[in-house]
Amino acid sequence: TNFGEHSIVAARASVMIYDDANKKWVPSGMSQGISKVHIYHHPINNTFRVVGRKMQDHEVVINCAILKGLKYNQATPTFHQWRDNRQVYGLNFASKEDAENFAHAMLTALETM
Ligand SMILES: CC(=O)N[C@@H](Cc1ccccc1Cl)C(=O)N1CCC[C@]12C=C[C@@H]1CC[C@@H](C(=O)N3CC[C@@H]4C=C[C@H]5[C@H](C)C[C@@H](C(=O)O)N5C(=O)[C@H]43)N1C2=O
Repeated sequence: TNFGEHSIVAARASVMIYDDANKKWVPSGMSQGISKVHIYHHPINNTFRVVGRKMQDHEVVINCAILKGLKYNQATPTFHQWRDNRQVYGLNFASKEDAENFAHAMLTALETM
C-alpha cells in the first residue's frame, strides 16, 4: 500500500465485474481466480479503498474508492456487490467468514465517513 495506508480487512474472493452489454458477470483481470481483497484506510484524510490482487500472480484486479453513501448489497451470504458511476463490482467470497469479515469492515468504513 502507499505510505500511510493500512489494511483493515483481507478476504479471499473472486472479483467480478458486471458486463452490462451481455448481462453477465465476468472475472476482473486477465483470468478467473481467487484474489486477496483488502480495504485500505488512509487515516490522514480518512479515505478508504478496495484493492484486490490475484493470489497467483499479484495482478491488481480491483482498485476502487469507497465513497460516502455507497450501497453495499449482500446479495447472498457469499456474493456481495456495489456499483460506482462506471461499473458494478461483485465479490464471490471463498467462504461465509471471508464475506462476513469483509462486509463488517465495509459497513464500519461507511459509518465513519
Ligand atoms: C439496482 C441495482 O443496481 N441492483 C443491483 C444490485 C445492487 C443493489 C443495491 C446496491 C448495489 C447493487 Cl450492485 C443488481 O441487481 N444487479 C447489478 C448488476 C447485476 C444485477 C442485476 C440483475 C441480476 C439478477 C440476478 C442478480 C445477480 O447477478 N446475482 C444474484 C446473486 C448471484 C450470485 C452470484 C453471481 C455469480 C458470480 C454469477 C451469477 C450466477 O449466479 O450465475 N451471479 C448472479 O447471478 C448473482 N443481478 C444483479 O445483481
